[in-house]
Amino acid sequence: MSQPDDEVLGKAYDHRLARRLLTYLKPYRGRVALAIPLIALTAGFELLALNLTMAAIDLFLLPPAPERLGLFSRLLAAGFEALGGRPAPMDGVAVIGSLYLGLMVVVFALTYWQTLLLNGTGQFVMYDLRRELFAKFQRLPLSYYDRTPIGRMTTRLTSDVDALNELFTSGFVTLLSDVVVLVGLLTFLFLVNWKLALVSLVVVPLLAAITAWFRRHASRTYREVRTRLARINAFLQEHLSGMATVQLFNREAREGQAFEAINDAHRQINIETIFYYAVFYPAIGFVSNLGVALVIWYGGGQVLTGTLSLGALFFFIQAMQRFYEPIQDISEKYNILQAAMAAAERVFKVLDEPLVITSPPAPERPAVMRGEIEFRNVWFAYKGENWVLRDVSFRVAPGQTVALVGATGAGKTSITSLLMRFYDVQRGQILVDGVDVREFDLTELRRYFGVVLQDPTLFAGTIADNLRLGAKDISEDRLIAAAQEVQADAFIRRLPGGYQVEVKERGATLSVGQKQLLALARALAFDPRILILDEATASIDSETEALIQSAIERLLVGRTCVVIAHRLSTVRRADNIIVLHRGEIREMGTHQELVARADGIYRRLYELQYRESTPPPRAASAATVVRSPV
Ligand SMILES: Nc1ncnc2c1ncn2[C@@H]1O[C@H](COP(=O)(O)OP(=O)(O)OP(=O)(O)O)[C@@H](O)[C@H]1O
Repeated sequence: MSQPDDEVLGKAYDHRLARRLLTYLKPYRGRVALAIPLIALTAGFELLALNLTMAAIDLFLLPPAPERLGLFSRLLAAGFEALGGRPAPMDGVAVIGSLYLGLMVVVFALTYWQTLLLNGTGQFVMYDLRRELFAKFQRLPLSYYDRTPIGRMTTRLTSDVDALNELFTSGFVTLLSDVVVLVGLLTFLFLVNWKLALVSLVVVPLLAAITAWFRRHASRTYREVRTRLARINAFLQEHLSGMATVQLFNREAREGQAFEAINDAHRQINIETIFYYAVFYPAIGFVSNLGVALVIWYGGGQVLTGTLSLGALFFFIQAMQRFYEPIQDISEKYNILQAAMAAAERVFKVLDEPLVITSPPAPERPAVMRGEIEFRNVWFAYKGENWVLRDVSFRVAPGQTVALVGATGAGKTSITSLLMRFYDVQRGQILVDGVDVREFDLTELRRYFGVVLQDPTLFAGTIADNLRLGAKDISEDRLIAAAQEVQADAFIRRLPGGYQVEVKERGATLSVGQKQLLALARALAFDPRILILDEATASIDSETEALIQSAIERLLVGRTCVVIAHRLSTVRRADNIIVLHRGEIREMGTHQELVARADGIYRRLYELQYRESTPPPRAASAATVVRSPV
């Protein structure tokens, strides 16, 4: 969910951020170095075209006294003389018309080239940024995921990167060419007639005032639009993914009203934005035309008294119109700049996020992979001193099965997460084959584990892809053998397309039991030393239940196994049962040992529930057992 604070816009220009952004252009500096002169050249040629129209009037249509000819017209006239004399007016306008056309063809080619170069660069930079961001996301610890909504991460990768692209392409190009045009025009205007140039600039303070007014309001509403849009996105994300709950609890009308409110807020702010735009553009147009009117009045007078050529007046009028374009542009680009800076700030924040779970510089490696686990006085909290595990110690010998039993929130899942080093312990040590998990190379450590969760994650792709998860060394035969071993093969073959059928929408078309079977087959195909199993608590039909049961049994052979147990059969078979209560180990031993304790927690649990649910235990009732407070 995107948070409103996500959308806070700061400065339109931040030197520190801009410098860091520039480093992304470094690999493409050749392209940018080529594009910049192209942009300047294009703007220069456009100015030249204005001069050509002036020369056409002054040299051929209505020539003024020779001393009133502008610099460019004089240069052009000298050019004609050198080539054998000034042509007749009819030919002259044809020549200038052709020159004009030629110039425009060049402008076309230059614009095409510069667009390819810069927009292409923008795409390269976007690609690099996304790659870097995704790589970072893949390395960030799970604690980051606990506190960051998925929607916000997606925004970093999509719209934030887009905002930066816009800065690199349209923002940068327009800004550069606008600056060249403004400076060029001003120079020409003053060269042609400084008095008229001053008159035409009279309206500039007015323009500046209008622009400042617009910028102030537009950037406020722009920010507000983004915030409210973020609210819509967050609302939609939450409600579309939770539609089943909305429908089940008949909340459609209420949610409809809630959506109406945020949708309306979004509409209102957009209408306010439209108001500012509706005032700004005509106002700028009006004031620039006021400038043109001044030029016509003052310049026209100068033409009549013979102090200004008609060509020069025409040049001024055209220049006026071109002059205000950059001013309009710059106020518009201000938003792009501001949004890009804010996006850069957020993207860099992710990239600078410390990686708290990393491999040590010189990792240790156990001599042999046996699959021994040891927790030594482990204390762990997700946050501060909110202990989720307190002084937990136990040992699992290679090949043994340990069952974790305890009420919901007792800390069972936390134990398995720590084992795979998704989090680091605050005190104590976790050892795998005698080596502290923090001393392992992370890849090596995680290679030890196979995990079967209650609701296994399936990715887009075929069933085979999902079993293999990209591991090329798992052959087709091994894959099928694994599926056969856990008896998933039969149901896979019944699917239209078998192993090649596409898993859609994260496996929504498969039942929970089928997904479990797939997860078991996947675990077996990877042949891990240590298996972590979170038994399903959802109701599964008894046939699938039996299949899963026997699959698990096969999977346990020759492996160390940590089971978050919900079934009596699993608990009974375990070599060791750990009874957790509020993060502490209260009892430990085999089923026989624990039921023998007269007032033990496990015994109470067993007498209350487990016994009733045998044999065979229904997953749902077993779940209720373990999840009720002990
Ligand atoms: N990612 C997390 N961030 C903060 N607190 C967490 C997180 N995961 C679990 N907790 C808290 O840690 C405690 C132990 O949770 P854990 O998931 O280990 O329990 P559990 O025994 O596996 O429960 P269940 O049987 O319901 O899965 C709970 O109080 C829970 O609220």
